[in-house]
Amino acid sequence: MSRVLIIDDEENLRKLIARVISLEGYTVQQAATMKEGLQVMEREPINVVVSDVKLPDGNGIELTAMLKKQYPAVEVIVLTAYGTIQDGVTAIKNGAFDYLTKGDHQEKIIPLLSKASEKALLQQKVQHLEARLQDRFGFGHILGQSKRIQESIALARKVAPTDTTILLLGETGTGKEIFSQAIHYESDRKAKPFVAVNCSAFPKDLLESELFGHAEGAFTGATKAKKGYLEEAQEGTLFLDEIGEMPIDLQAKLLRVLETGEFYRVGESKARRVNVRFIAATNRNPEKESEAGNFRKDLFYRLSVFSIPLPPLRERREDIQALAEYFVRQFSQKTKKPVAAMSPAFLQALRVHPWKGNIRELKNVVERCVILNDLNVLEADMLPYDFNAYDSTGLEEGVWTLAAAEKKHIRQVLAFARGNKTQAAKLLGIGLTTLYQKIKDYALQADAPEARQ
Ligand SMILES: Nc1ncnc2c1ncn2[C@@H]1O[C@H](COP(=O)(O)OP(=O)(O)OP(=O)(O)O)[C@@H](O)[C@H]1O
Repeated sequence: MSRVLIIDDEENLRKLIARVISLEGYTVQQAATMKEGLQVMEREPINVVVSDVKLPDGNGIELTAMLKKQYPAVEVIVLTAYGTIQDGVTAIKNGAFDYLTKGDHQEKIIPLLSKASEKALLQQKVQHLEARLQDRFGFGHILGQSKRIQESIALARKVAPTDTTILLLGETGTGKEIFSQAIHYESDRKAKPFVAVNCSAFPKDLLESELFGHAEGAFTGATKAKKGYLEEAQEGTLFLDEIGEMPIDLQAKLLRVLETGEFYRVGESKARRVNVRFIAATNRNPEKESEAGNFRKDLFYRLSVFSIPLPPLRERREDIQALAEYFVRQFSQKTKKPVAAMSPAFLQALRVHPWKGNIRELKNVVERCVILNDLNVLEADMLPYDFNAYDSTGLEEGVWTLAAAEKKHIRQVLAFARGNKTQAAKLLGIGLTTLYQKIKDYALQADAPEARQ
């Protein structure tokens, strides 16, 4: 049941209305002036306001405009004096749900209030859902404190509320799709559709009809006319992922939509119009692709009016730990396991990994470890083979070489033999002179100060 606020300085009338309304089960608040009314609004979750037009410190018509601006989900009913219909009409223009003339309000107020509160509650629900969508898909859930990602987020936030076409540039798994969603959910188009199309997912001919739609009988199998993704995204946002994979003749048609909003469904000769905001993404270098003739230059220039680079994970290693912690929590919840800690060796291995698949790869690796983990700590040996194949002491160059593995092995054997080189050489199956040579070559003396004769 909704909460109602009555604002009227005529105490008897206000109390009477309050009684009638509360008998119907509504929770009622009262105020004698506009100021008092606004104070109640700040304090209480009101759904419907019933206000007199004439108030000691203002009037209900102006109040309506103020309330609708500040609390768009709240509905307002104004009470007008007999013979002042114009006031009611102006109030409706200002956003009031309806007006009631004093005198005949007794029998009309309850049905009107019931309709207004139904609308207000529905609007409140929509607002709540929109806020949840924004929480789920907005910039808030794009993690990263590094300068690089913060710069990308700042650029995206700035351009989000505009209608500008955006080009997101980044390797696979760097977050191009979640950025495009966040841009949509922080724009005025958030209540309209967000449609994502992966251009590499369709063969050439199919991509055109999927994107632009087709007429009935346009090709074999087109038994019914069909809207394309472009029309599905009407008034919303269309995210074109892997734009670099789009066939060149289709790129020309896309450019036309970008510039004029006009397009043709396959098999139709009548142009149609759409109002769509475009976000494109590619993991290729569009400049190079257009030089090579795989990407139309005019489309490239049109798209790159506002491009946002998304950094690869290996260029923002300082974010790895926080991202990993976030994914551990996420997958622990999903698999109903207690949230595991990450051992220092595990974290170190994550920090030095090349992350060719970027955040998607990190997410998958963490998911796998959380599933495999039976203890409360994630250990380095749970990581896939390529993580443990090299020394994870922070070296990046040359970690894949056989020499790196040999160095690591010798160091471990020396440590096992507590620095006794004769014993270590025996364990390694090599001569003492060879071991000395290798210790020298790999500068192990300095690395392993514990090593002694
Ligand atoms: N900064 C981030 N914070 C949290 N999660 C992220 C972040 N960036 C990416 N992710 C997650 O990583 C995964 C990959 O992101 P996304 O699909 O947006 O990447 P992409 O660049 O579009 O990849 P592709 O080019 O392969 O389509 C998703 O599950 C996404 O939720």
